[in-house]
Amino acid sequence: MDKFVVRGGNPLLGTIKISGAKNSALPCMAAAILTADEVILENIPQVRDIETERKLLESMGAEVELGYGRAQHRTSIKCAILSDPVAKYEIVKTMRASSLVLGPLLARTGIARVAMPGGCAIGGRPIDLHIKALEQMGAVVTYDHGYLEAKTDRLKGTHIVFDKITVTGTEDILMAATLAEGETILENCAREPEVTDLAALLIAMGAKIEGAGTSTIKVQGVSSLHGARYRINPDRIEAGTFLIAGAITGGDLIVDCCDPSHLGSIIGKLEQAGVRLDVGTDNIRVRSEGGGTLKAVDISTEEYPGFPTDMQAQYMALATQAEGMSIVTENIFENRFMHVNELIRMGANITVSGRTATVRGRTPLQSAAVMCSDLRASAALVLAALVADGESILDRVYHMDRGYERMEEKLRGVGAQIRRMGDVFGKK
Ligand SMILES: CC(=O)N[C@H]1[C@@H](OP(=O)(O)OP(=O)(O)OC[C@H]2O[C@@H](n3ccc(=O)[nH]c3=O)[C@H](O)[C@@H]2O)O[C@H](CO)[C@@H](O)[C@@H]1O
Ligand SMILES: C=C(OP(=O)(O)O)C(=O)O
Repeated sequence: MDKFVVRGGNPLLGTIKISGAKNSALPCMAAAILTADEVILENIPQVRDIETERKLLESMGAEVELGYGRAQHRTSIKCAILSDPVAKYEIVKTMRASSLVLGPLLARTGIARVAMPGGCAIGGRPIDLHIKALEQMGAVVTYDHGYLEAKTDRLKGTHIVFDKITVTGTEDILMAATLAEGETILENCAREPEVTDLAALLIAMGAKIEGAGTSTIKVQGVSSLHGARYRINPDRIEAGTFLIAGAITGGDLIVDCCDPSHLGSIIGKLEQAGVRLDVGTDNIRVRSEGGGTLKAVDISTEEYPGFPTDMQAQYMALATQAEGMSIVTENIFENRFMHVNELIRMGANITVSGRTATVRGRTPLQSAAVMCSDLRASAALVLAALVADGESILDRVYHMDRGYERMEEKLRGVGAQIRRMGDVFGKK
């Protein structure tokens, strides 16, 4: 199992480029199920979840080509024949976003068999709201040995109000509605930029959608969709993670090829914390003197445009280096504090009560052997290790590889001492 070896103490200096958003790329790849034509996606990040999604689509009969060389971030998907419309448990258990194939499979083939996702390290990951919406659209859903099977002659447009805001739920039903008969009105939708990204691809494929990015989306169903070429937006969570890397190390870093308009809540909190940010059109320069100059700021995770749960762990690493008490409240997932005990092992002063963590800073961090428990917890541990005294060893970095493209190479490029154990090119 790969490990990261990180020696703390270097300020990050230079320019770091942001990859395409994993959480846009995954639903966009699933959207290719909706047509027999070729869908070409550009700016696809090279991360493990994309490879998993490729396997998932191929297991159903799709032809998927991941580019290489100069075209390494381009993917072509052709779902001319979907011989086996099943999302198998072996794949779903490694990637919850696999449930995104449910809506498109059902809309295109009239049948979908998808393993129930179960929970994961950050909490329960139910898909009851996806199922309820599909039933409202006329699907018949049954359960069989850990799988749900949905069938329909053709989905029917209807009026759906999500009981709770769900990102992949909104995306799944949006895709289903594109091929439904008549109009579907979706209310209480997620407004995340990834939903807007998906809608833009669907529109390029011939879908009739209004209101993506707002809480009400209207879809006029069409009888078929066609192929398209589409460029995925930059990853706002990767960008936010590197902004914190610049801030925590007392660096001077340009986070390039990002979309600052998607980063409002993160920019706001970092500025309150005393970090200097120069916001350009597609880049942000982050400057800080590091620990000692950072101020404690409370954060509370919310749906977009609020502070993202996917940045909570990384922000907590920063809070350990801020003067004063920061209250971190996690409102989206019930168990997303797995990084806390590892940060405490590195010297952080953090107490957790229910959904709230209290971070008392500033504490010097010590290097340690630590364990990554999920994707963003891993990122938080890298950030902590970048300012710890000595060499930290991060185990189970396969969690990181799910969603960060060449994290260690990008950080090394701006002066961090980080290598993957066993990576001969990275050894110093
Ligand atoms: C691939 C992808 O895009 N993943 C993102 C997506 O996950 P994901 O789409 O799975 O998260 P949701 O927005 O669906 O979950 C939000 C909340 O709703 C609950 N819920 C969700 C669906 C449902 O049917 N029933 C239900 O109760 C969840 O348990 C959670 O408490 O949004 C999350 C919240 O921004 C992010 O952390 C993930 O990175
Ligand atoms: C939680 C995440 O992803 P997923 O929903 O795929 O688990 C994430 O990207 O932080």
